[in-house]
Amino acid sequence: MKTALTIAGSDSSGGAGIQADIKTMTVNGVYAMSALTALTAQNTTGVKSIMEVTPVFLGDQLDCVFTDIFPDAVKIGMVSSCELIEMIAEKLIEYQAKNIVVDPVMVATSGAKLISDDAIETLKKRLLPLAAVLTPNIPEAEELTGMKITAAEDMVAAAERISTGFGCAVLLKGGHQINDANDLLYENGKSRWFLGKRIANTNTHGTGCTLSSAIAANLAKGYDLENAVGRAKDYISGALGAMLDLGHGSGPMNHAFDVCGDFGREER
Ligand SMILES: Nc1ncnc2c1ncn2[C@@H]1O[C@H](COP(=O)(O)OP(=O)(O)OP(=O)(O)O)[C@@H](O)[C@H]1O
Ligand SMILES: Cc1ncc(COP(=O)(O)O)c(N)n1
Repeated sequence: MKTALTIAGSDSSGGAGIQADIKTMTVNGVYAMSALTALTAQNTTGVKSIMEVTPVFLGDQLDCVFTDIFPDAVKIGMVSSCELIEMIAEKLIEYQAKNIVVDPVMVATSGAKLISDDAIETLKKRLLPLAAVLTPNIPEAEELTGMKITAAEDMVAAAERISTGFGCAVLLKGGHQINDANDLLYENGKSRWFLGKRIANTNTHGTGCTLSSAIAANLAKGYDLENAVGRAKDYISGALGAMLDLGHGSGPMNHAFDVCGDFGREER
């Protein structure tokens, strides 16, 4: 069985972070492992508090995983401090990790800041250059480029700038657009759109975590990046379209929407 590792924070309400990642990887047919960067006390309405793990403890988790069950892909989500980012970069290089998907999580859907300002700089310097693909949303791409993104042409220009600047492919997510949910993949100087109809569902807690984990699962299974993204886009659209409605705020998606479908079955 193929394996994937998520390096991310825990979401007590189960909609985002490690919990979303493990559900996604499992449903997409890979064995999921986790290294926690932080515990968050949060629900669908907001983040109450955050407790970071120590860099040494994060390093221990990564040693335990990499020396025993080597992951076929690695997804990185919420990492809030410079020290934790440094530790992750060090270990990914030491173990020559492959198929690294970086979701540069900065602000939760509920508005809570999930990374410190100085950590954004460390993320750019140490982690982004290790990524096979980076999956920013529009505000994150604006932060990474200093550009304002208001139209499809801006998305292409921003993705090109990020890809050239950090030497990785970029999937610029369009969930924050007004009319549609079109994502742009920029890889080796070429762009390709993955078109999505906007689903009238305000329960979007964890969409970014889910999409990046599905991409990691597909890369672990051996799909090339375009196919990994295409399958992940179908998966997120299905999970969102299942219209689960839990909690008092922006609720989670239904990861089990496809239990009778084919996202993971053929590889199990
Ligand atoms: N209402 C929607 N209808 C259809 N697809 C959507 C919708 N909202 C988001 N998506 C899709 O979900 C994926 C995640 O995109 P989004 O831009 O929301 O990321 P994000 O902001 O990082 O997510 P998060 O909510 O976890 O912060 C993308 O494929 C995007 O197109
Ligand atoms: C632990 C953790 N990781 C990531 C997110 C971002 O997800 P979202 O933007 O959907 O709230 C989150 N809220 N919590």
